[in-house]
Amino acid sequence: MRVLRPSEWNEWFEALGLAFGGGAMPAAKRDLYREVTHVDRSLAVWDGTEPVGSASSFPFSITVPGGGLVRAAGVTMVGVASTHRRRGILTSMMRRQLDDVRAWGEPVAALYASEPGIYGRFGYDTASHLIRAEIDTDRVGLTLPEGTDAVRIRRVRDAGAALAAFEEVYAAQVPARPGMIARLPHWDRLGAVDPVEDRAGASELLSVVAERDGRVTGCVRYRTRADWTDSVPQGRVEVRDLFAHDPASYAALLRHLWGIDLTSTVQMENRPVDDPWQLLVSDIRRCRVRVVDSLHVRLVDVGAALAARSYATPVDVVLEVSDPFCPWNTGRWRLSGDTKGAACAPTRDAADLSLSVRELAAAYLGGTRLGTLAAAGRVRELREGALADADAAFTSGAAPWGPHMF
Ligand SMILES: CC(=O)SCCNC(=O)CCNC(=O)[C@H](O)C(C)(C)COP(=O)(O)OP(=O)(O)OC[C@H]1O[C@@H](n2cnc3c(N)ncnc32)[C@H](O)[C@@H]1OP(=O)(O)O
Repeated sequence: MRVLRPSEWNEWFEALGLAFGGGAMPAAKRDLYREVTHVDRSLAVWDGTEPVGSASSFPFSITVPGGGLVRAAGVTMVGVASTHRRRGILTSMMRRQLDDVRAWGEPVAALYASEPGIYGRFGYDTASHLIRAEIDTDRVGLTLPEGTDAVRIRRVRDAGAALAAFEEVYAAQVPARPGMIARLPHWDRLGAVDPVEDRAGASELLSVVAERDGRVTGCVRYRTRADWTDSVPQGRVEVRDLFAHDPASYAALLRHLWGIDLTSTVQMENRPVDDPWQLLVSDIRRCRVRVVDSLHVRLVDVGAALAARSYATPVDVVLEVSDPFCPWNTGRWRLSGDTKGAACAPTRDAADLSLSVRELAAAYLGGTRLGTLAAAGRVRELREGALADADAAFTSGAAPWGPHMF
């Protein structure tokens, strides 16, 4: 195992594609992946001249509760050749990667898992969830808030103008929810890349903005997919991204999606669990909402990670943390914080709560409550009242969400 060399990227990426069981990636997308790859943060495992293992990470910054950013390694491109599995190659890459991330001073690692069962053994846990929905728009109505009619809806045809409008809205949303990722160069284009091979018969990706008083106040990117089974028009609107600055702009975009002729379904693939449309619909059951794990987080440096976020209520607790895979985190940590910020340092004081680094990861962005983890037997209260205090402090106003896939 060693750090990848730029000249090896092609065969490394091809082996990764095979590990994922996929066919060739469209050239436009592949070129962008090459541009965003940090070769110096990429690991390659070789058997002779054959690449058999890969792992990489992006130097992201992720929003934490309170609206600040924490430096986080966005772990990605993990694969082991089918001929070389279950021999410890992934384990050796995770060992090296977490040691590197620690040396780079990034307190957190985060990833989207192909399968949620893989990464717990390395100290990751689910830190945010997403919802998917298949909304029967023939039957499900919307109640629109005041001001919706004042919002203008406009399709932006020019790709450059659409991207600029979208990115302006996106950037303003980054502090709004834990789990959001500040854009790195090229990632804007990766979100909008739209090769014909990926459409599977659907339309191109359409960009529509909401505007009020000449200012862009929201945007949505979606495709439409026609369906004329039995001559009945029952097409589908496939929503990729939807952001808005205010309720009226948000509702105006929803009304647009609901009202597209010859369609009867709006499909949402990745929305926050507290997405407000759920409170505007006439029949939530016909929206077929499903909850799925989303961002998995690992606290690489417990002290720095916990100090990087703020806390909803004042908290002063000693955490007894176990971390077999990254033993430098094992021990007692005093966490003191409130809405303005926090400090977290090793201590010899008696512990108030006992938990592993995985429970801290699950609670880190406010997506899972410490009280729920305690009810599952995963957090132990050692001082009466400490659990209630920490449970309240770790919550987040808005649910964490990861619309920026990587
Ligand atoms: C962030 C991302 O990129 S997610 C993408 C992950 N990649 C993929 O899903 C591509 C397809 N799969 C693969 O390439 C490989 O099977 C990998 C990367 C998941 C695992 O690689 P391996 O080298 O076989 O893993 P390794 O031998 O180190 O296994 C370590 C442990 O994880 C377990 N494990 C491995 N894969 C899985 C899995 N998919 N689900 C559950 N457990 C798993 C092993 O059984 C082993 O357990 P043990 O320690 O109790 O014996």
